[in-house]
Amino acid sequence: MSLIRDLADQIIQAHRSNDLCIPIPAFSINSPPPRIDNEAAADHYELAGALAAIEMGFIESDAKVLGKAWSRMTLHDGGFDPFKWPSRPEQFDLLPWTRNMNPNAFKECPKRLGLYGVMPDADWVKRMVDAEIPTVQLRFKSEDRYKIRRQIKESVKAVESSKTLLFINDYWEEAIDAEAYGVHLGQEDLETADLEKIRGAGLRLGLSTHGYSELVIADRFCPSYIAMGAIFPTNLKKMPTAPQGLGRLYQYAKLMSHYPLVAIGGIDQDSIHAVSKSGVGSVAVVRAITQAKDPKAAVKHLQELMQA
Ligand SMILES: Cc1ncc(COP(=O)(O)OP(=O)(O)O)c(N)n1
Ligand SMILES: Cc1ncsc1CCOP(=O)(O)O
Ligand SMILES: [Mg+2]
Repeated sequence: MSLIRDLADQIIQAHRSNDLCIPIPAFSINSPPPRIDNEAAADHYELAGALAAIEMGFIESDAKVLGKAWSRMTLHDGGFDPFKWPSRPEQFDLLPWTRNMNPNAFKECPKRLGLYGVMPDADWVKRMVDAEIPTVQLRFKSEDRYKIRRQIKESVKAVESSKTLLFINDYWEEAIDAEAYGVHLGQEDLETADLEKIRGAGLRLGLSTHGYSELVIADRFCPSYIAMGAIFPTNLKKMPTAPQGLGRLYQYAKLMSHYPLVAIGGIDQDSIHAVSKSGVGSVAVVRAITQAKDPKAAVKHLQELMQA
């Protein structure tokens, strides 16, 4: 057996039971199986880390990032230990300076945003303010700019003179005009949104991530918070990666602990306590509130479970 195969097997064996493994996705002709580039790798540990990651069900871009992190961890710690798992920012090339030393950092938001309701319209935002939820997002999807502006305006008005912080999903220009607290963007929005303008206007920025490689990308923008998901299956959105599960969430939360963090996706009253224990300061939910018999009571109950 090759050395790389042997090292990878040791890693997989050591982490089999800690919920980091998920089934390898089925590959089609349009998305061929991941490849490991022998030529570019620094050493055996990088190749073994990447191979193990692929076989543990990480997508190709995450496996590459993990391979490099395995190599750095092994060299730095003076030897290979399959029972360790990379979890230090420098192993992942995260920015070496803190938010207040970074001129490009987005405006700060509380480290613990608490229960975060992601709501489909301004009426739901109003209900959340009435329930005294700490953080709310308007996730109103429409092509109609007039309706979008009206929904945003109503939501901004709803949180006025309350303690609830309001993020607007997608429509960053309208959010700036309405002087919202912040905007939430997906990774694909980073190509088109004018981040300078959002930062210059003093709005906070939340960014979505779906695994290690997107965490590294998000860090480059020094957003106000980083959202990680989907943790569990959700039918509200087609996700680019499989549900990450608690094992991965715990590792992401450890690695990114210097950021305000939000966990999202399929979280309900049965799982919210375990999710909070990961160290994230915020848990975002949709259906756990919108499909509850009594949404106001659900907000209270979910917050109690987070703190329990
Ligand atoms: C708190 C939070 N996390 C993630 C998302 C997903 O945002 P995005 O990737 O932009 O996808 P859409 O919500 O626009 O479908 C979110 N909205 N909120
Ligand atoms: C918008 C979004 N982004 C990632 S998962 C998700 C939906 C979460 O909804 P639910 O909490 O009902 O699973
Ligand atoms: Mg979006």
